Amino acid sequence: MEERSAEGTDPSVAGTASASAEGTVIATRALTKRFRGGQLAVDGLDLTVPAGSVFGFLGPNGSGKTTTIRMLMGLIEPTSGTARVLGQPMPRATRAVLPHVGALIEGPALYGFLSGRDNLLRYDAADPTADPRTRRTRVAAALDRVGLTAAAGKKAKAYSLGMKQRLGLAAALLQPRRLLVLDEPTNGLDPQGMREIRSLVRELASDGTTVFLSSHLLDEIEQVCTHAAVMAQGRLITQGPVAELAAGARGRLVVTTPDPGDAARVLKEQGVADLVVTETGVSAEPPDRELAELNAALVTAGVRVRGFGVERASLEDAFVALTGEGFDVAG
Ligand SMILES: Nc1ncnc2c1ncn2[C@@H]1O[C@H](COP(=O)(O)OP(=O)(O)OP(=O)(O)O)[C@@H](O)[C@H]1O
Repeated sequence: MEERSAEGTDPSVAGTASASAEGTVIATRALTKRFRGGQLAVDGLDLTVPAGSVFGFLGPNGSGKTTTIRMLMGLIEPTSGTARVLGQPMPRATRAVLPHVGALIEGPALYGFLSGRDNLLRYDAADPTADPRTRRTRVAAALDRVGLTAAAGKKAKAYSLGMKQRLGLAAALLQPRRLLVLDEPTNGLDPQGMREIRSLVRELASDGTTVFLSSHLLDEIEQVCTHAAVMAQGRLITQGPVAELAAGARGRLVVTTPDPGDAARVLKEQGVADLVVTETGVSAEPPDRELAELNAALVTAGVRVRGFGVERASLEDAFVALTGEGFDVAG
């Protein structure tokens, strides 16, 4: 007999607003995973994912994203700490919670010899709660949702990687979901495939589904997400609305000039730090002084200034400011 928690693991609970922390879809407290070999993959994680957000879970390879997702989905037990998904404790409430969650983790498991449509029919048939009488309609709607109607009759092995990812998303969307969890959904895709998945994620989110997606690509998070958490070496560095995270960091002073060498020399004389010379100019840490004076010094020294100003900080600037390291985008 399955043990029931005092908090209740009734499937109906996950579908109502009686979730303990209303408005929060994922909440972890001091969530920690140490693997048997001693590797501390996730270290005291406090994550708060607001309902309705597109939440980017950002970190370099090996920073603990997949391990966290596996704990959230009840696939592995935390060493310590707690995780709640849709207000329910995981992994205890896995069976009650997962029907409300669409997940795409480590690429979809597809049968190459079956068509896209037949793959979805199989998926749907494997769901004991899915009514067989409405199966074809459900599958057609999911295919339409991800733009695969025209290719529905093709064998899945003939699909591009992007189409396979979209088919995996269609499988996750056969039932209405309150939460979508996507582990590196654009990994390995070409730019066109990436654009397709990103616009699909935005569309899904506009219907009110909370989307939690992991990525090691900063610009992807900036383009798609409303909120983000940044991980490094198993620890949470920061989390919050993307606009606020980037605003917390200082931007860069950017001087556009055909004389970058001279510009750099003058700026250095003026005490400006962290100079980076490029073909089109110089960037630097913005100094705490009147910028007009700096511009005047450049012009007085004969530097031809085409552009001068402080660029808005990116999430990358925030990451560098918080960790003191560059963001490793390898992989
Ligand atoms: N089953 C395991 N046994 C031992 N160590 C593991 C295991 N799974 C992951 N790790 C280690 O835990 C750390 C975090 O890995 P994890 O896969 O969670 O990172 P990630 O941010 O998802 O990176 P990636 O994008 O490369 O998957 C890594 O150092 C990894 O080697």
